[in-house]
Amino acid sequence: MDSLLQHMAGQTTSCSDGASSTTPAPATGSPVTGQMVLLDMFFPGFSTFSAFVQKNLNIDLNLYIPLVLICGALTFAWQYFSEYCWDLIDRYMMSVVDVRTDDEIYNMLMGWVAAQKFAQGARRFVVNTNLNSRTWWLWRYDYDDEEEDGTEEDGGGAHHSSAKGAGKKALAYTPTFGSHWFWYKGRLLCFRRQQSRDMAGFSLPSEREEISIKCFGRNPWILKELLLEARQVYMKRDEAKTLIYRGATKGSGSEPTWQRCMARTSRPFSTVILNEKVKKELIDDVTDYLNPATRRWYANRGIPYRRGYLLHGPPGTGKSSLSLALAGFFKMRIYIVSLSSIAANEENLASLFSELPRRCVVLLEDIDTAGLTHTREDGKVVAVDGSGSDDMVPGQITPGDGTTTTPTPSGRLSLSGLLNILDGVASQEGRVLIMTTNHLEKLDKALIRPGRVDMIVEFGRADKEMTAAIFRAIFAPLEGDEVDTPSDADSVSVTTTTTTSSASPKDLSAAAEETRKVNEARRELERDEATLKVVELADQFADKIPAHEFSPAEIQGFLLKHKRNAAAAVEGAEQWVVETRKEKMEKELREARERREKEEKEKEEAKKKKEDGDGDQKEKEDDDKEETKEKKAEKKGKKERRSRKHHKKTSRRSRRSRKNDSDSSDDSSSSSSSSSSSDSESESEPEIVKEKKSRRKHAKKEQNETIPPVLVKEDTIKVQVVPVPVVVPVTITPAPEADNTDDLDKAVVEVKDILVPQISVTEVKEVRSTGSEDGKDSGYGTP
Ligand SMILES: Nc1ncnc2c1ncn2[C@@H]1O[C@H](COP(=O)(O)OP(=O)(O)OP(=O)(O)O)[C@@H](O)[C@H]1O
Repeated sequence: MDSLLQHMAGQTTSCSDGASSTTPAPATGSPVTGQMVLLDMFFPGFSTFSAFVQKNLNIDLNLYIPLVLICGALTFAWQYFSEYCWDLIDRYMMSVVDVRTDDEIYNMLMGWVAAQKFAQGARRFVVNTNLNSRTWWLWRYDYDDEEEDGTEEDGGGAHHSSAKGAGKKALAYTPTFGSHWFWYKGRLLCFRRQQSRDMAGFSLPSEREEISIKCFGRNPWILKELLLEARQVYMKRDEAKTLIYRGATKGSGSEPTWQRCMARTSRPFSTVILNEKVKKELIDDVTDYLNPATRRWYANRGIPYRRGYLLHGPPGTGKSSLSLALAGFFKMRIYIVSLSSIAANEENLASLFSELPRRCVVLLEDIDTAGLTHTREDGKVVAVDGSGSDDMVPGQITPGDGTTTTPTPSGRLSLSGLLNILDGVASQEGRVLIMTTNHLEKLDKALIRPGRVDMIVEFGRADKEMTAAIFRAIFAPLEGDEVDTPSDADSVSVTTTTTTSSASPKDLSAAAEETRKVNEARRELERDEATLKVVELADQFADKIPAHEFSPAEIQGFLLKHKRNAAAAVEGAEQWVVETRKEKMEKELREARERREKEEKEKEEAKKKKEDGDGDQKEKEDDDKEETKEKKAEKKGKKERRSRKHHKKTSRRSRRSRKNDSDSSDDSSSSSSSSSSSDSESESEPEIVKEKKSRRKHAKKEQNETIPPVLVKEDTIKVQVVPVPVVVPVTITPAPEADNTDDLDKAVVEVKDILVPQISVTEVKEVRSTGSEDGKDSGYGTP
């Protein structure tokens, strides 16, 4: 090494002597050491700096080089040693909890952390308007929070609200990547946030993070306590809300999971308008079912602890609303799956059901969806291709034979599959199952048998009472409503006069209290008056709306347009009825037309396919055969005719020779013979025609058998008006350029007074009366 340095020093010296020196010689003329060259290599300019220091401060830095090196080595060793020691402590003397970012606990913990002082005081931090996990199935946008943030106390909650006022999103601050120490219940804990390198290529940067909390000691109880507290705080936020989860798949081909989609303020049960007796029965039934004693009762008797309800009725009659209100009433989460969604196949549904918590409401929407509507009767096994069953309905893909448990080939849900999921081992006991349908009649009896469905609740279109109740629910003044009444102005003047006239603070407060009471009483009186008025208007409104024709949702929709003016709603009711009927009619016609067009298209496509297929070739062969047959028959006919003619001629000749016959009789005989010849023709040809006809008939019959024309009650029938030739009176006048008035080759033809029948009926709808429940007609007739 020394020789190398010496050599390098020598080289440099020689270079410095020469003209092309790369390293300038120190200005002081001190000897350039080997160390100096080496140092210059690692720290360019060191020699210049050292020469400068020596010249101005008279310190030879070369003397300190070993010391600097020793310090550097020590620092490096300490770093290594401390890291090693810290690693040992971390591994053997600390407890750690890792929090997964794709689990709801992430949302809970981050909410808690954001509310802590160490997070709010952090010098380097992350700011969010939504603390929830970036993983999409955990992501939720808190609309409710947006409203509440404006009223939240500043800095107190999880969200540090920097701007007050409704609609402003609060900002939440959380510590940035790194370790952050904080005290919790007298213990020192470390919150660690770091970027994950595992999923670098697959996920968004915002999704790539790892969270952990550490504490000293081998007992992690303090961490568990912290997590429980975080969960409690998180749940408390949702206490007055109904948590809605929806079944969803995380991505293509991955496992389905329950995604929290909303936390709605619980809907009071009273706001769902339904027969009070039915409502009470339902609440009593669920209350009894959720009683712990009932659970034991079921367990002791070996009966599966489950309860099912079926809500059926037309769309917009309150089935979903009742389910949500029920969940809110019993403070249960609601898990919703729509069976009409594409993802609702057997495998996914089974997986979702196995993930259900013990106490919850499961809402299966649209239970009448395709694939579940066939009747599963004993001995009736339906082929998978759908052939040979009268029970198949259009759109049904998965017939199921009542024994299958494997996913159907099409990936859709089969009835047997659903039954297995509802009753199977994976099905959680203790849940309240609610199924909704628009078509009770389409459901299989097996699906709604007792044990699976213990109570059936029917929802109907609004009758008079219901209409009035909806009206009252919308317009009746409620506690907390902002009502602009003249009493507000009055109350201010009362207070003002009282305050100016009173002398002592005691009197002042007493007067203020009195005023408040007076105002309160007045407001209550006004509210009562307003309520009475609303009741009156509700009756008037209900009189104008035909019973059992409109769903509560439709009526509610109309009333919401006039939500600040009840009288206007009553006034516009009749007009609305007419318009809605018209709209409905048009919609129905449009839908029927679309359906028909679709069916025709499908038929045409099927026909084309048939023609293109193998059958086409066969048909061709048949046709060829037929043609040759026809030709043969024709030839045969001609031969026969010829022989007959020949026979006729000879007989005529013989008759003439006998002079027995006149020309007329000859004619008649000829005519008779011609008729007989035509007869023979009609005898020979009909054979083929007959065969053709019968074949065509057969084909038609076959076609009809494969697609039976099934008419359902609400179907539309197409009536075709066949154009008929009409004899029309015309005036024919010669054209002006014509030379001859009789020359009608160039003529003007004028059609006069022709009445063309204008028939434009394309649909005939089955006539149904819209009678009221008591059998009387509502008076509005058929739309
Ligand atoms: N019986 C009812 N009482 C109170 N509100 C009702 C009632 N029926 C319908 N509504 C109102 O109409 C709207 C739609 O109701 P909802 O979704 O519950 O109907 P649905 O029967 O579940 O419809 P669908 O069969 O299409 O799912 C809601 O906003 C709800 O407030």
